[in-house]
Amino acid sequence: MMAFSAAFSTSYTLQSSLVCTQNSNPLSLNTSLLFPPQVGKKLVHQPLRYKGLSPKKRFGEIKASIKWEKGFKKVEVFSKEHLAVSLAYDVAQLSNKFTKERGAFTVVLSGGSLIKYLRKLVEPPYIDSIEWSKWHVFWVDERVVPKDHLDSNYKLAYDGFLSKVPIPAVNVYAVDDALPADGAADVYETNLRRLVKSNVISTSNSGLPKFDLMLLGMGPDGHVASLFPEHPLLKEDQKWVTFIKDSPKPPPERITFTFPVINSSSNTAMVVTGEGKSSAVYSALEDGQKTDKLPVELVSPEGELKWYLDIGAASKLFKD
Ligand SMILES: O=C(O)[C@H](O)[C@@H](O)[C@H](O)[C@H](O)COP(=O)(O)O
Repeated sequence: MMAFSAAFSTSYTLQSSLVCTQNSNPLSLNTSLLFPPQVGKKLVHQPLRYKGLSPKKRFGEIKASIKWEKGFKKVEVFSKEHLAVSLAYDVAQLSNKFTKERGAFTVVLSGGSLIKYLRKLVEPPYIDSIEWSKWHVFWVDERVVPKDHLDSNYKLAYDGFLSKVPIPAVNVYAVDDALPADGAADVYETNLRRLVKSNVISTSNSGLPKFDLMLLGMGPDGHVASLFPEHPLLKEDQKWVTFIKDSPKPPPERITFTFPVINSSSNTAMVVTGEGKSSAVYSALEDGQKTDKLPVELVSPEGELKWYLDIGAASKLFKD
């Protein structure tokens, strides 16, 4: 079934080719030799599951805009290296826009593999050009463990990203690890309310926190944040931040943003890699139904949503 049509470009996009030429990473250079930049050239207009575009052909980058009932869903498919390059470029653009417009840039991090895809941000040109002092960093979910525990999303982000960029420590809003799950969730929500009031975080029309950028990962079961398939928390619409004590993915105790907050964001990046997630990606993009069997289908932000996929995660979107 072809549920929607898409405009493809098998060439580099303008943004990636610009970043690649600035980048001294040897892998980027090799790949750009294999796939020379043909900036902005649209080669074909075909449905997403287009026979000629098998992931086995190892395109450097395949870009697709998928037509969706309510407009366009942006999906880009990359090699893992180019995913990091493109994500860094987009994050830097947004940082620039929001720091200029509102003097602050509010960014929400997830746990999992997302952090390693931020790795290009800690290198030139971004390390020196981003206004790090304007960043405010939050977590969409956190495990109820000490901050120095291997399971801590704070530790993951600190070791892989935050320790390498000059974001002021007061702008890094870690979950309180001295409190039990319910208390930590309440305190985090109270802090969000304070920051909304003081306008550090923008407000949506319905009075919810409107983060400038929400960086989400997705599990193979389609979970996002700590919102798992068929869990009652998927329907939570009063609290901004809540807790779970029976997470099917260990550790069992976590705190998490709720969908109303996730969906109020100005910009959302779904960063999803690995073939193990291809079925969930396929269902989320193909049928457009919203069920609590696949929480990612409930990600439906007021602002922009863009999917960053690697070839494995996108593999079911292609016809062999
Ligand atoms: O705390 C968590 O467990 C994460 O925030 C979680 O929601 C994560 O983003 C996904 O499980 C994807 O993780 P991977 O990218 O590592 O598969």
